[in-house]
Amino acid sequence: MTAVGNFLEEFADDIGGVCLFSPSSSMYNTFAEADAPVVVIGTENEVDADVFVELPLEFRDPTERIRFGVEGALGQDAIEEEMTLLCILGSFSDDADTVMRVRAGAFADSGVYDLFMDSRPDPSVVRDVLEVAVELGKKGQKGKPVGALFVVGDAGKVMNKSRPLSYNPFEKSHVHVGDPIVNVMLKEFSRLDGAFVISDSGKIVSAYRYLEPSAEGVDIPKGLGARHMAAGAITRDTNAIALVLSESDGLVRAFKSGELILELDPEDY
Ligand SMILES: Nc1ncnc2c1ncn2[C@@H]1O[C@H](COP(=O)(O)OP(=O)(O)OP(=O)(O)O)[C@@H](O)[C@H]1O
Ligand SMILES: [Mn+2]
Repeated sequence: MTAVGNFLEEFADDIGGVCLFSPSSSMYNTFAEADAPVVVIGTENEVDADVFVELPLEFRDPTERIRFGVEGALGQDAIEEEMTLLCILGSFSDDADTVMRVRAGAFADSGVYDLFMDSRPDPSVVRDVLEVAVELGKKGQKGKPVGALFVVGDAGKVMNKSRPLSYNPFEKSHVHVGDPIVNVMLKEFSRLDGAFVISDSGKIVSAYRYLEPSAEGVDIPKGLGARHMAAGAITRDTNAIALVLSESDGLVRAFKSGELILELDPEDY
């Protein structure tokens, strides 16, 4: 099978670095002596690798895992943007079964890594809220496009900088994002105005909040309206992050420290 051998040789010809996703120790040892940088990426550093990027969660989608891991590795200066990387991972099981070639620079500065790892709320809470926003964006509400605003983390301060538009259906309840019933509730209540407020640990604190942060110094792209402005501003005024589903263009955006750091189309997610 020289054709296969030749193909693989060419495939790996210009590789500048290797990313091993949750490798076995024998896999890691095989690469440890390589003359290119080797980065181990996973939820835990089980092989005691020198260069390790932590994933906040085990992304099931291999492309998401790679995007996140490579961006984290760039952030640690373990690799460089010009490098072509060989990524080895298990897509169908824990065993390595997938090899991908990616250009590191393709993942620079998307903001996803920072959004999860260096934010106040728990990474799994951010993921769960992002999933709700993406699902709402895909399906809409009874087929119609719907908008929604989720403010996650630093809930006490967020409550102080907002007021109720209606009675709070989550008053005295102890429900968390990620509970299946809660996703249904969030989707249902997103038909009405205002923002959801969610705590660092994922407790739904309130629905229907009208945010009144100071908008001073907030610089969000022109053309976005009041919902996006309020989202950006609350993340400058508090340590919360905000996730917005736009009713008008269908995109999901994340804001942190008053800035837009992530923009994705639910249809591609
Ligand atoms: N300060 C605020 N706090 C909470 N919700 C707000 C605030 N401002 C606007 N909204 C919500 O956003 C909705 C849409 O407002 P607007 O069209 O101005 O925002 P937008 O940024 O253009 O969002 P979209 O892209 O979804 O239209 C309002 O009906 C309201 O529910
Ligand atoms: Mn609008």
